[in-house]
Amino acid sequence: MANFFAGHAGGLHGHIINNGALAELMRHPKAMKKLQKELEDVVGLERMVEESDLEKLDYLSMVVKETLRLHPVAPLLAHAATEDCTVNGYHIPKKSYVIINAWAIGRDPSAWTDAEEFIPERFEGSDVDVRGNHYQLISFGSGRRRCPGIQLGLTVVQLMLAQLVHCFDWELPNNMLPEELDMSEAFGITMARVKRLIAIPSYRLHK
Ligand code: HEM
Repeated sequence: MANFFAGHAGGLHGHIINNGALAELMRHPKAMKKLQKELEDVVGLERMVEESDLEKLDYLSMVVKETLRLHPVAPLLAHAATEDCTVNGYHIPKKSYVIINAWAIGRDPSAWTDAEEFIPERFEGSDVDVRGNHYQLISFGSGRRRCPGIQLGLTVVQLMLAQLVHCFDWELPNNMLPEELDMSEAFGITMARVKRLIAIPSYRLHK
């Protein structure tokens, strides 16, 4: 638990952006270009993206959702049953510890087409959000113990990712090909990349 809250305090946004979104975008150059194009259309290249731009950046929001689906910050959610209940025919006595595998739910092939693939477009025209209303995507948990920092968390992640992708082009080192990027993660209370992402930025704004 200490890890979980330490992650919340500091490293969480960095984890989602560096380990998840930026790495996925570098592995999927078409998605990277599409996001840069959206940012160019909405913001231009003469200024940096600001928080007030976020509501117009639909593809950015899809990229963040898809990242949270594949790379949840908290893969396992730990809860306790406050009363006897039955889930899918299983009797769960009061006071049982219940561990919910959000990582597996995000990759469940019965809930997601091409579940292992990074496809932000899957959220186009879909009402599935990350706020705990849709049980196939519980990046912030659900119910009364869901994350109270959802709005702040989403805003920070979207703004930081938008600025990184808008201000810079990103390259892999040593002529590494996108498909060679190792996305292995170490499973735990929080998820971390097995191999650190090394990415080389070059500035692309006019100012
Ligand atoms: C994108 C960023 C974030 C993600 C993905 C995230 C995710 C989560 C998850 C999965 C839980 C567990 C929910 C459950 O057990 O059902 C949680 C709990 C919590 N989060 Fe976050 N969080 C984020 C940002 C934040 C921020 C910015 C704050 C505070 C400013 C925050 C404060 C908390 C607190 C206090 C809890 C415990 C809630 C409780 O047990 O009742 N989180 N978060």
